[in-house]
Amino acid sequence: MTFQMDTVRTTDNYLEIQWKDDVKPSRYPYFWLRDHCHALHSMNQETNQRQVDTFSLPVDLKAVEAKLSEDGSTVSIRWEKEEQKSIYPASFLREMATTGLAKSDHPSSLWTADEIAGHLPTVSYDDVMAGDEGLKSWVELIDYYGFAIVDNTPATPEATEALARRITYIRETIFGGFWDFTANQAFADSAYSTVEIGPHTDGTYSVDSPGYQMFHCLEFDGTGGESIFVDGFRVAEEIRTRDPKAFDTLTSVPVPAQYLGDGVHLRAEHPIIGLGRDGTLQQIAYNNYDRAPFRLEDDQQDDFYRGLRLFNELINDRCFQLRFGLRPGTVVLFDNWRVMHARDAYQGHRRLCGAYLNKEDFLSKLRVLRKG
Ligand SMILES: C[N+](C)(C)CCCC[C@H](N)C(=O)O
Ligand SMILES: O=C(O)CCC(=O)C(=O)O
Repeated sequence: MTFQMDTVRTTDNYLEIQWKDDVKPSRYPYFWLRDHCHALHSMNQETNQRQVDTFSLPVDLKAVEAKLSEDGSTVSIRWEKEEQKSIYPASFLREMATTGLAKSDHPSSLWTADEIAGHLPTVSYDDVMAGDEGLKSWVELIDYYGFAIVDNTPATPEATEALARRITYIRETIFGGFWDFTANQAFADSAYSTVEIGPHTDGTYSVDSPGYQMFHCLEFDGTGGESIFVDGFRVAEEIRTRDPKAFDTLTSVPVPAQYLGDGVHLRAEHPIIGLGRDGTLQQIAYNNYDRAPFRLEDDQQDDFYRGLRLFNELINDRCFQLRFGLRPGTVVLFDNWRVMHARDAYQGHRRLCGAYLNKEDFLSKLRVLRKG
């Protein structure tokens, strides 16, 4: 969408722009403007990096003239005490018309098992691999629902890894990069066994928990082992509504987690329900197995266990548990900052491969694909 500027004018302290579609004018302080100049002398056009020296600019600098280009696409500014003019694209000025950091632009559909079971967000392997249109469909579904399935994926680690790399590079962790595992006790973690694992997110012991996780079951010859996925944001909103006190506890207590074994001692703290700067849900970080010992004052300790019990009760309530068996050919990629995963105990042989992706890299790809 292009926004047309109607008039521009300089006042004592700011540039004022009247947009054709807006009733009130936008105002830009002069120092901020000069600091964000898009002209060659102030911004590196290849790297999009600032190259004006912010700290040598006169604090009280003033504009003496503002001019709109013929086609209305840019504004040029002439400054007091400076030869060079500054240039600003209309799109940039429109984007910066309001103060405050951009609201998280993540419309999403929170779900209970019944609400999602009948229509799991699904794309085909061939579409994702064929081009950006299929890839964009996949990442948009994950951003909206917190997970998406890729069906008809060749049941090989190679095809699975290629799928992950369609989005971005793979996140290395103590488990390696792309992993392919069975119940072989390869690491000091229950994933490498056949036991039941309750709903959790991975990497609570990591300062930057893996943003996304991919699973592809390559071989299964046994019983049990059904997978479970829970929309942690839906559970969080349930708690926010049902029990504000518990919500306050779960969003404010930094819970330490640790990975002790395999020659490492990883440790990090996260509130179980993490909020962004604008109070929106940002990250669920929950793994009761990896929660490290910590003490709170007695009354706070009681509140914490009370909140934890409510959280645990809801994530284990079948109404929030989407259950299905991972089978060869069906890949699931889910948001590990939102969707918890779990596994029933199983008997027999089960081979799973997959990978972690960083939150920032997935969102970067989403932005790039949206720009087209
Ligand atoms: C790497 N692979 C996904 C196979 C296993 C990772 C184990 C993750 C651990 N249970 C946690 O909650 O962080
Ligand atoms: O085996 C599974 O289905 C998942 C194991 C698990 O929870 C994990 O790898 O984090």
